[in-house]
Amino acid sequence: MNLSTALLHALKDHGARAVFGLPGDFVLPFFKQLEDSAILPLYTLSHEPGVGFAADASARFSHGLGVAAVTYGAGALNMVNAVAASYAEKVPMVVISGAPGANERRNGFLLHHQTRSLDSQMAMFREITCDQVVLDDPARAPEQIARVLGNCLAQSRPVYIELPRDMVAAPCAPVPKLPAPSWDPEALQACVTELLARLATAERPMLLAGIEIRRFGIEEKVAKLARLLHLPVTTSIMGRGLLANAEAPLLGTYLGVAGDPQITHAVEGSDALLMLGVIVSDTNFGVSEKTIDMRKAILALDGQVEMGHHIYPNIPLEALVDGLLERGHSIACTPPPCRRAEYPYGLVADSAPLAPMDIARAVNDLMKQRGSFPIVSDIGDCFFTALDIEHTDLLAPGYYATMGYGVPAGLGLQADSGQRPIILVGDGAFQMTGWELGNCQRYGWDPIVIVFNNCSWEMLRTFQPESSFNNLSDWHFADMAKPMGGEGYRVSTRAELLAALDHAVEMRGRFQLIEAMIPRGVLSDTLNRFVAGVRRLQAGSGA
Ligand SMILES: Cc1ncc(Cc2c([C@H](C)O)sc(CCOP(=O)(O)OP(=O)(O)O)c2C)c(N)n1
Ligand SMILES: [Mg+2]
Repeated sequence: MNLSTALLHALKDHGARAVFGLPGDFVLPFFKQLEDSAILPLYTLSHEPGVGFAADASARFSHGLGVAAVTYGAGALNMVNAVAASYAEKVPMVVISGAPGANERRNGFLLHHQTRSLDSQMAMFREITCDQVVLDDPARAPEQIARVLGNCLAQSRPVYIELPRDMVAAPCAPVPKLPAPSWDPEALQACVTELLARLATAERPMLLAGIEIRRFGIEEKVAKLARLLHLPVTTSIMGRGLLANAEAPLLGTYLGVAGDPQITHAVEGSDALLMLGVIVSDTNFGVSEKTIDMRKAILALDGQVEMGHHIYPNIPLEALVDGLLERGHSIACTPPPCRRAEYPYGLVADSAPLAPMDIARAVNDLMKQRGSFPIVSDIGDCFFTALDIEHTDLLAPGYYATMGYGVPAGLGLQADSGQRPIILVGDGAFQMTGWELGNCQRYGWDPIVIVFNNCSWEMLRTFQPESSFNNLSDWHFADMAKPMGGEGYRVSTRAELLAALDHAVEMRGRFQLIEAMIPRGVLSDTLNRFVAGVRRLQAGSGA
């Protein structure tokens, strides 16, 4: 066994199912080991941001490890934004960067791809990863790799592995798998006692589910806990799609002023809001009608539990949920009167021009007829439209909110899981990474892509309507599908959209690109409510 194969076996043992990458001379020897060993499948894409987004999506969807392998300098630094997004949204991604060998570091030349110093890249990745290592000593590599991969999973954050090219074939022992971090059972019991007491004395307890319950693979346990405690459940915006396949008393997604008023009032009026794995961010809470009283809330996030003025450190989320399941039967909370959110159905096949809500209706109708598809959304009005799609798996950078995510993430999902996604993406975001669709033909991927083409950076126009730089030209994306190995449809009416979707679903083996022409200024209902709510809150606060 050598250092590369020891690393690849360890990645597989820790839950990786594929490597996404783009090679360069500093990492070519490692790519050769990857290809020759076939321990993990390798998928290459055309630009490193796409490599990072694909690795991120594979980790999110299968709640395993995502792996991105790139060259030093130009490659790795090209991927910084994608890794930063994974860090912000708690995605366990492993970045493997090739690097100069020991002799090159000593020869006195400035090396190609080098920026300020040969250690600058490590310094930059230290800011967006939870652990880092340079594998320059095969004797220490097994315990270093075990530590870094263990931290990646335990903290559900990206890690950085720098692999000098003269080390890839060095003999190396296998990598051990470290035990999961331990915790103090007494502290856990004290935390569970106080938490259950708060729920038992509350009149309006509520459970808000966040993304950590997907990252740590405990959706079923959380659904069981909600049933056991008779707690109504909502998800945060980032947690949209959680519990989609679990049996839970799910009311819908909490969207503050932009969402269902019943859900908003139930969450904001709760006197014991149990937030499991919820990132307290502006996108999750920035549009709250009423500020949530965090002294009455219970927040379990990042391996600790806060309630009132108490903090219980080192309480892993799964340990907390297990503890509550063990003792939770004593609570019989009576859920507030709340109905499940409704979703739009029944698109009429007429010649009316298209609006984003028509796309939500069409996809909901499709899923009613043919079963659910995983939805991958970029950032733009397509993301707000995704919130009106029936509760299904949804991958989107709802908090970090980077554009360019949709298409490569959809490819990463299909590569990792084999499932065919529906990808929602605006024209602006498609201009960034939509071209990765050209890689589908090599791997047989066949996502259904719906481009919301309003020839505009429309979200920005809602905040600053007077700026003409938000006007984009019409790129005719559908015409480019065939030369790239796919099928393109340009649709402007509801009837055309339905016909294109019906045809696209039948076509397998090639990507299907539906270019939905949407008049400028026509927004989804949710984005309209979001913008109106933000304006109302700003007017109220005098911002
Ligand atoms: C990588 C990147 N660059 C810039 C932005 C800022 C930004 C938005 C957010 C506010 O940060 S929304 C938006 C316009 C999106 O245009 P398009 O994809 O066509 O979607 P739509 O027309 O539905 O808006 C931009 C440029 C971003 N989120 N991510
Ligand atoms: Mg647009």
